[in-house]
Amino acid sequence: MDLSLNKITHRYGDMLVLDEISLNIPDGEILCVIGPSGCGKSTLLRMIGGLERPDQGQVTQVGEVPQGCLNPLTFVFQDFALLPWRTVAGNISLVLEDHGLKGGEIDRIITDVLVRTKLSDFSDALPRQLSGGMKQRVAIARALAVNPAVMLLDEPLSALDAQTRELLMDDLVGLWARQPFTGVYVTHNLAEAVRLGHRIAVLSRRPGCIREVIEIDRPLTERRTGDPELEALQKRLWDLMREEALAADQELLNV
Ligand SMILES: Nc1ncnc2c1ncn2[C@@H]1O[C@H](COP(=O)(O)OP(=O)(O)OP(=O)(O)O)[C@@H](O)[C@H]1O
Repeated sequence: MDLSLNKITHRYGDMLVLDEISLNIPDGEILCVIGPSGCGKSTLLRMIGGLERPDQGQVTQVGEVPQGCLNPLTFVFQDFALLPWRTVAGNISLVLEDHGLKGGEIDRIITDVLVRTKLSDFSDALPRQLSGGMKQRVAIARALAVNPAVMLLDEPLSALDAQTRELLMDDLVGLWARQPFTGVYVTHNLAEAVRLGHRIAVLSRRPGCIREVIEIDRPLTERRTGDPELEALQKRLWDLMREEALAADQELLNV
């Protein structure tokens, strides 16, 4: 399913947050969204996911959802959002129960997503027994369980240490390579953007508008951390953002 954003504009009170954001996200592509603090990245994601309505503009879903899709759009958040009293399988099961699925079908889906996220041995573990990286893999497994058309990821790796982030990036690429999904991935981390984005939308300081959309030709599976080409691109992104990022941080300090 493709997503099309047409002139998304939004205010909170008097504050213009998003200003005429237009983007196309083709089926099977990951779009990374970067921009200075407070420029409206998470707000944009919530609009795409239908959690909020823009004052002006539309988000349009074009095309069919995948077979067996229970939820066209699903979120993965930074803080994992797992129920602490439910096991790994129980957390995943919850979203399936919500859709009225029954025992056998639920078990089949849980087994499949646990294999895909390398969590099969942790089915009965409670969240408190898991590392941060594993918790986020559970949250990703839960998102995959509904077989979404689009995954909306809001800084999914930012609570994790550098090594775990590397591993999770590999996992996300592996998941995408096995079964390409459409994704919108909000991040502050430029290394994640150049590793995971087919395209990268660079937003301006608030009110967020599109400064540039950069396409990366190299297939996701052929990207490695430390690759000179990707590092050069990362530098280009930082040069584009640097002044506005510093100004936005200064503004937050002055609040
Ligand atoms: N529900 C809300 N009501 C009022 N203001 C809001 C609301 N949600 C966000 N904002 C404000 O809108 C602006 C954009 O917020 P948003 O979280 O979308 O930015 P962001 O780019 O994701 O920020 P960050 O990079 O710091 O995570 C901020 O000034 C924020 O304080």
